Amino acid sequence: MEEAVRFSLLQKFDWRGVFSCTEFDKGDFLLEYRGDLISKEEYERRQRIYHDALKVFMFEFRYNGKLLCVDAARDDGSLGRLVNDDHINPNSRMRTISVDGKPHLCLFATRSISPGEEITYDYGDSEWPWRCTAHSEVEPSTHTLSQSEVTDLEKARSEVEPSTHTLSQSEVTDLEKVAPKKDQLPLDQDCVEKMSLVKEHVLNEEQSFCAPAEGVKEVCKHVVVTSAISSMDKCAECVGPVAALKWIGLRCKLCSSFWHKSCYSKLHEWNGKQSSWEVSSEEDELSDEEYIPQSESDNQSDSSDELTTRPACYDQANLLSDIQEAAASKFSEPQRSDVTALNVSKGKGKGVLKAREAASVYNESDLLCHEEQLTDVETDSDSDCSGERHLPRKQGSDEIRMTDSDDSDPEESDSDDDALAGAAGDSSNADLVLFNHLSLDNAAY
Ligand SMILES: C[S@@+](CC[C@H](N)C(=O)[O-])C[C@H]1O[C@@H](n2cnc3c(N)ncnc32)[C@H](O)[C@@H]1O
Repeated sequence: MEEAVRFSLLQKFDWRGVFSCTEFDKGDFLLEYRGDLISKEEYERRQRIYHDALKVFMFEFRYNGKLLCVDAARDDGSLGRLVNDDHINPNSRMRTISVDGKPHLCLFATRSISPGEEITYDYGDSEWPWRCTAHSEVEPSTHTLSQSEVTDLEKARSEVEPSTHTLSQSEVTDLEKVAPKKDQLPLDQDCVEKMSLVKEHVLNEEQSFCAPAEGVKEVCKHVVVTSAISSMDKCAECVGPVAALKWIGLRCKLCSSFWHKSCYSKLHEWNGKQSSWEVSSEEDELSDEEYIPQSESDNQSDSSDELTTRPACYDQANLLSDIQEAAASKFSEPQRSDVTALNVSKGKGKGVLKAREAASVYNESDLLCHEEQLTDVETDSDSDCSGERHLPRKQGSDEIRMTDSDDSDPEESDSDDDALAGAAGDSSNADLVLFNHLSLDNAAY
C-alpha cells in the first residue's frame, strides 16, 4: 500500500518533488514510475499530439531489445512520475523489473537515504534545460528537510482524520521555506527554447553535464514548415496566448517548436539570417473548420511590443498550469481518487494531502532487495544482458528480474504485446512524501 503525503494547494503550484520520510538503505525499492506502457509507435503518435508540458512525463526505455515507453502524462496520483533529476549526486536509480515478463520501471536507492532527503535520479545524458544553469546556483535536487520538518511530516502522516482545511498565507510561506521556488532558477531563453527538444528520458549510468548555454544554441538548426498548430501549443518566441482553435504558424521539423510567422521572421532578422520556410503539405490534410488562417493569436504577435519583449525567464507556473489544462482536456476519464483528503498538521501550520494508493498487484516485500541479494541471471539467452539480475521470486508468479532501464536484450523473444499487456501499473511504497512548493498567489484561496 503506497502512502503519500503531499503539500498542496492543488491548483497553484510551481514545483514538486518527492521527499523521503524515513530511512532507506542502499538497494531498497523506493517507487515505481507508473503510467501507460506503450509501444514505440504509440509513443511516436502521442509525441505528435502532446503538449510539450506532457512530453516530459514520457519515459522511453529499452526492454528485450525493443523501445518502449511508460507514459505518465496522466496524473494518477502516483509519485514515481514526480521524482526530479539530479545528475551529480542522485540517491536512486531507475531499473527495469520484469514481473511475469512485463517491464516495470522501479527506483532503487543507490545509497542510504535519510528522512527529509529528496529522492532523485539521473535522467540520463541529455541536454536537460535546467542543467544549463551554473551548478553553483540553486541546486533544487539537494534539498533536505530539517529534523523538525521531518517530525512534522511524520506526525502528519500518522493523522488519519482527513480535514478540509485550506492553507493560510502564513502556512504557505512556511512551506516555501522548505525549498526554493522553481521560478528562482535562472533558466535563460536559450534553455527555454531547448525545452521543446527534450524528448528522451532514457537513463544512462554515466554522470554527465549538459553543454553550456552557448552550446545549446547550436543544437537545433530549425527547419520550419508552415503548419496548422494545436490550440494548446504556444509560440516558442513570444509564448503567445493559446488560441481557441488551431492556428497557422511555423513548426520546426526537427525539434517541433512552434512560432508565429511574424515572431519567427523577427527572430531571424535579429540573428541576421534570412527568414524563409517551406510550405508544408500538412496543410492539405487539415480540415478547414479546425483552424483559422492567420488566427487572432498570430495577429496579436504582430505588435512590435510583443516582438521586442522576450520573456526574461521561463514561467514555470504557466508551464505547470499548462500541464493541468492539457491533461484535463486530453483525458476525459475521471482522475483517480488516490489523492483525496487534505490533512493538516495544525501544530506547525503545514498542509499535507494524504494519499492512499489502491491495492497493489504484488507485495512491497517482493520488490525490496539489497545489492548483495542480487545475482546475475544465468540463462543462456540472458547471460549477455548487462546488468540483468535476479530479484527474490514472487510467490505464485514468474521470477522477477531486474535490469537497468537502459539495458536491452536483443536475444529475448518476448513480443511487445506481451510486455504491454502488463502495463507498468501498481506497486507499493511507503514513507515518501511529495511536496508542492506553493505559489504565494492568493487567488486560489
Ligand atoms: C517527470 S517531471 C518531475 C516532476 C516535476 N518537478 C513536476 O513538478 O511535475 C520532470 C520535470 O520536472 C522538472 N525537473 C526535474 N528535475 C529538475 C531539476 N533538477 N531542476 C529543475 N527542474 C527539474 C522539469 O521541468 C522536468 O521537465
